Amino acid sequence: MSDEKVTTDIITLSRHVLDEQRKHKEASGELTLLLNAVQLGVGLAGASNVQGEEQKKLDVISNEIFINALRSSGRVAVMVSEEDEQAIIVEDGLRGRYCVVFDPLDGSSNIDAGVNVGTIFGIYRTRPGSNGTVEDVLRPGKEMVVAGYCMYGSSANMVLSLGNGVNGYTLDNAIGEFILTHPNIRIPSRGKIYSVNEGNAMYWDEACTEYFNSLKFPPPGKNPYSARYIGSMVADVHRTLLYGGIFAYPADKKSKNGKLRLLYECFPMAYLVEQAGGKAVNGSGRILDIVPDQIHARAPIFLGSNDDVEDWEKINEKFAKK
Ligand SMILES: O=P(O)(O)OC[C@H]1O[C@](O)(COP(=O)(O)O)[C@@H](O)[C@@H]1O
Ligand SMILES: [Mg+2]
Ligand SMILES: [Mg+2]
Repeated sequence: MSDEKVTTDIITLSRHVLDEQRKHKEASGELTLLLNAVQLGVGLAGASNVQGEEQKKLDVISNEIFINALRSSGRVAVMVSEEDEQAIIVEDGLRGRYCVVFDPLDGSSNIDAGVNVGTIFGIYRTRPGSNGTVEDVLRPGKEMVVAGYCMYGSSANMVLSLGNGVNGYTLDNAIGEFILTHPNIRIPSRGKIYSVNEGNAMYWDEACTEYFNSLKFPPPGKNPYSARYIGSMVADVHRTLLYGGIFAYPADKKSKNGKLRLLYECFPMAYLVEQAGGKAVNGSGRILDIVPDQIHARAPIFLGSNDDVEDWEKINEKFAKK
């Protein structure tokens, strides 16, 4: 008879969010219900992704699944999706007081190769007195109340912050629930990995070129960083959160504002990285302080371990002064 203790006290995502809600006497429980809808949405999107029918349409399928899950929760007023040109204002009768911005399928260029893809989301409360308009999401990312992503691969991993640290959950297919597997994720203050599409190096400015060269050709006595680039932001950021280092999609001569979208890619990831003790900037300041001028606005982004991002900022400031 082995004396190994069997833990029966698994913490599901629903229970963990409820525990979090109990800490806030003023909480109405609406956010908990909304997060259940998000969980349903990513669970279904993940399932359709695994089936892999008609690969290319997966963005559309995930988008429809997520919109339906959010709308039917009765907790959402406004949705912004990468896949929809306009913001979606939920009709009366189903309208709630939260706004969800999301990228239903991130890493779409990797779908056919079966490489990890994911869903990225952020949640705002409507402004006081607002019945839900697009202005409720054209706000700094720091005003979000929830940020998260779900990564679909060999397992489905959800990483979530309610503004009080970052936790990771893994989908247990047997019970169809996300289980708390990575409590209180803290990003190392410095890493050994850089993640950027070097295929764009010829378009980079001097600061970018000098910074990434400083990682590849360090002074004597220092080891070069390793390069890792999956090409799915959700997967590259997930690794950066766990192992440390820096992920970047800089602006360059070809893409003046970089490639990644502020509302539903940069903001949620910056929120998570900061909550995990890291840093996220665009070259002139904190990503989460930016006020988007339109829902599909793009922004350059450098995020990850605090010391690594600060190293880049120092070099960038040096060239900015020239
Ligand atoms: O191929 P590139 O230019 O390096 O771009 C890769 C980036 O583009 C994206 O695929 C854009 O996201 P979508 O797949 O949601 O459009 C990111 O996930 C990724 O970081
Ligand atoms: Mg994306
Ligand atoms: Mg996408």
